[in-house]
Amino acid sequence: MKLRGLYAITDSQLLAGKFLAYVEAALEGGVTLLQYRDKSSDEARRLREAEALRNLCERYKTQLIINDDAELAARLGVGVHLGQTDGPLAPVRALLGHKAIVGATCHASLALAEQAASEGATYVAFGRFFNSNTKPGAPSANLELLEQAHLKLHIPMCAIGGITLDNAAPLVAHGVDLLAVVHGLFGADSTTEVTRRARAFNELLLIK
Ligand SMILES: Cc1ncc(COP(=O)(O)OP(=O)(O)O)c(N)n1
Ligand SMILES: Cc1nc(C(=O)O)sc1CCOP(=O)(O)O
Ligand SMILES: [Mg+2]
Repeated sequence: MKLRGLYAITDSQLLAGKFLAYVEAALEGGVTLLQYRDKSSDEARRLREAEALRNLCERYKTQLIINDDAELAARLGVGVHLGQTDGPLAPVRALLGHKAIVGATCHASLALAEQAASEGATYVAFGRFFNSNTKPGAPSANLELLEQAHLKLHIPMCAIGGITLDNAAPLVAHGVDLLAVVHGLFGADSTTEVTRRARAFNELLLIK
């Protein structure tokens, strides 16, 4: 089955004190992929939180993806997301096996996306499409790129960077399968609002 839907990404600062409650609220509204993104070097906390997320994801039949850390992903038996400076993709594909989800950041480059696909990426991520609170300095991408990529690629396309319910529709209209969101989902002021937003993103993607 083709990967399509809301791709929720955690943020340790934004979710401080409400981490599992907000993640569960998102899962309740429907999440296709959940990425654990923690840029700290606190290995023990990372393992603890990732295990807690894996348990939650099992309950909601959501796929867990670990950002950056293929060894942690292998230890937990889940997927991984790699950026351009996170090491080569092919050995990670070999480590995790052919069924694992391995995503690749491709910024605004179709060439990087074609290379990632040839090395075994499950999906490619383009961005950032809008101003991002989480990663303001990320290189920017545009809708024209999506049009070209949609014609050339045979794996799901993910869009990231400043995505909200108000600006996501053109991305979907240009062939995006996965909407990757931090603030536009978890920047809500209640769990009820997180669930509502998750449901609304799924409606945009025509997913029930
Ligand atoms: C779905 C998705 N797309 C892009 C990124 C960014 O990855 P990267 O460039 O490695 O930057 P960091 O997230 O590691 O700071 C992502 N994490 N997820
Ligand atoms: C982690 C990340 N990577 C990006 C890229 O363009 O590669 S943008 C980004 C942050 C996404 O968070 P928000 O939805 O809050 O903008
Ligand atoms: Mg990375």
